[in-house]
Amino acid sequence: MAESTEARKLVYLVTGGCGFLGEHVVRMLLQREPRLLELRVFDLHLGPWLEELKTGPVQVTAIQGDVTQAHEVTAAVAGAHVVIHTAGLVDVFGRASPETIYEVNVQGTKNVIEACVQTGTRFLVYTSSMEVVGPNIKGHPFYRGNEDTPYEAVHSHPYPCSKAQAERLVLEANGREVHGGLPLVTCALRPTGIYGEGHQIMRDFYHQGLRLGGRLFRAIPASVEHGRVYVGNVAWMHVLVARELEQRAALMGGQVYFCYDESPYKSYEDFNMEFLGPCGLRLVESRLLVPYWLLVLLAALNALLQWLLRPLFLYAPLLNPYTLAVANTTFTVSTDKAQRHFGYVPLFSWEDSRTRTIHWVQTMEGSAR
Ligand SMILES: NC(=O)c1ccc[n+]([C@@H]2O[C@H](COP(=O)([O-])OP(=O)(O)OC[C@H]3O[C@@H](n4cnc5c(N)ncnc54)[C@H](O)[C@@H]3O)[C@@H](O)[C@H]2O)c1
Ligand SMILES: C[C@@H](CO)CCC[C@@H](C)[C@H]1CC[C@H]2[C@@H]3[C@H](O)C=C4C[C@@H](O)CC[C@]4(C)[C@H]3CC[C@]12C
Repeated sequence: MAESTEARKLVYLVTGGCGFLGEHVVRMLLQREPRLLELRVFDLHLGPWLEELKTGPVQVTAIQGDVTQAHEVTAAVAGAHVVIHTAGLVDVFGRASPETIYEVNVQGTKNVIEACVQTGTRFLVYTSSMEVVGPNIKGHPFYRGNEDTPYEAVHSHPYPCSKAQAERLVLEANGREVHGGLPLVTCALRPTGIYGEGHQIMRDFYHQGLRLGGRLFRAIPASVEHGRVYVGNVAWMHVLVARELEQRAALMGGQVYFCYDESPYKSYEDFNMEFLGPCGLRLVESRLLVPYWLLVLLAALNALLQWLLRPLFLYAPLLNPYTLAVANTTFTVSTDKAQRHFGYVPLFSWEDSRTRTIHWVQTMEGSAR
């Protein structure tokens, strides 16, 4: 006991620590990083669940703050050994303006980098996204590619553009001298579509299915593969990267890693049915009812309605030209770079990930069970 207290000396900061991924990172750090002395959780909106974490051996400091405010970020970063920057505005539905998305994702990341440089924090882990690579606006498939697979990464939507810009800033900052004279070590993790306990879009699909009498209608051909990764494994990768970055700075600094695990390669909808099926929903084959051209038309109509209704209220359905294109373009990864560079092996098997997610859906408010 005395030994483990003595070993506790590190201060970590998790930005966006109350988000879907951020909460899992926070909990994983508390469970799996024995050297942790203090964990700072920085978010625009603090979750009430943080209170229950404050009774353990690690000092959990909740900081309500905004990454777009440089002084708030600097104050939170000062004295931290490692920053895990997961905060971001995840919006592909047109809820926020492009300016706001840039402000949070790009300027917010700049603020985090500058805070590290000014205060002498040496290790920065950035939560990037598969979207910095693709699918691109040309709809080219990325079939089980890795970090070195050539791909034309061209985007027009503000979300992937902002994530790509922020990732570039983080990688370029690797090696910059921080206060005290030592070099900053950075790297970026690129999750594919994350799923698991707390996933808002899974929640939306589930409730939509309940409203439609327990049915969801297939819109995407089963042959289109969409990469998915369990949130617990993404969190575990963050913890491992943060832990190994100091020892393996020369190898890992400035690198990008796709997040992967044993989740099967399936279409977005078939994958969701792995969890929603056991919770009582079924996927109706509707190719004859809704041909693809009609979906394209509906998506365009949704975009038009969003624009027309904006002065009155926010109309932001799941289906729009961008989400349809992402869901309808194969994008899957197959790589072992994280294992080679920092010994990553998924913590949760596919069976565990599936069981945990099903259990979460079943206990959701308004669930069929
Ligand atoms: N969900 C996915 O499938 C997915 C996939 C790849 C990458 N990512 C990335 O992972 C990260 C986390 O995503 P998530 O799905 O958990 O989203 P989320 O919206 O659940 O979490 C983001 C968190 O950031 C916080 N935040 C937003 N703006 C902020 C600001 N100005 N200042 C401080 N905090 C702010 C939010 O309050 C929220 O708690 C993001 O950077 C996202 O781009 C997500
Ligand atoms: C056409 C609809 C019929 O059912 C299905 C629409 C599904 C879309 C809403 C989602 C399909 C793919 C998702 C994205 C993907 O998983 C990866 C992402 C990267 C991440 O950084 C942010 C979230 C997202 C863009 C994710 C958003 C929702 C989808 C577009």
